[in-house]
Amino acid sequence: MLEIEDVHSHYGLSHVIQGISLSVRPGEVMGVFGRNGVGKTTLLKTVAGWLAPSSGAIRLNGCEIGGQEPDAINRAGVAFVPEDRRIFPGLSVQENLELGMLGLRGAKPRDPLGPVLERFPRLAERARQSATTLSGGEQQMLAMARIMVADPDVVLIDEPSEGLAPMIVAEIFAIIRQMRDDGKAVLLVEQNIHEAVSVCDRFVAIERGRIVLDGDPEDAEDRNSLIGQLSV
Ligand SMILES: Nc1ncnc2c1ncn2[C@@H]1O[C@H](COP(=O)(O)OP(=O)(O)OP(=O)(O)O)[C@@H](O)[C@H]1O
Repeated sequence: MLEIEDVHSHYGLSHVIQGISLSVRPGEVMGVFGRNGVGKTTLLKTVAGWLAPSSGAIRLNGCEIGGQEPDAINRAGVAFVPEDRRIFPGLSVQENLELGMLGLRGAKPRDPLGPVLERFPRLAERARQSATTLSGGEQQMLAMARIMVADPDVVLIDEPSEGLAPMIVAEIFAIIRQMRDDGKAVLLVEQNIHEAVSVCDRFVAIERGRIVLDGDPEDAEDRNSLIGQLSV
């Protein structure tokens, strides 16, 4: 369970996250929506430890993780798939997946990549191929598969559908559903709200660093408020 309580974050003097509180339970996808520049990525970076919160609490299963180094947060069980995917050029698909082992907690399993390669046959077929020769959709898949190697409790995903064709977007959202069904707590930032809302169990809309709507995707009124919020 991830709990974010009254978190504030700054870039220098710029007060970007202005008191956000939300929680994500295991087996739940929480969507974070909002127009460009409202602080969605900054919120994920703050949880992942790429940016220290100026105040507030971030707890994972009751333990405070706010302000820790990214590696420590990753090893505690919080994985981040950033918008630019961070695929390492010059490394093969398999070598990129092996980097996911850095997030392992406890003893290394005998075959850490086995379950992931089984779940992502398209990556298994291309294991020896240089990762930068993959299509955009396959690279997004690789970025998501890589964090699954360490079996995290919480997954933070930033704009996974960006720049991808509709068919591959459907596959990417299917992977997110699978993560949810595996019991992960998923915090998903997306611009593509019409697609993303269908994968979310709950959502929030952010405006200037604050939550302005906390909604249920099944509720037509909440969905309409979200669309209204984003078109203002
Ligand atoms: N490294 C940085 N240094 C200073 N300001 C930054 C930095 N990164 C982002 N910002 C600013 O912080 C604000 C929030 O940016 P953020 O990337 O979190 O927005 P976002 O909601 O994710 O938008 P987008 O959908 O465009 O990515 C913006 O005004 C942005 O210009």
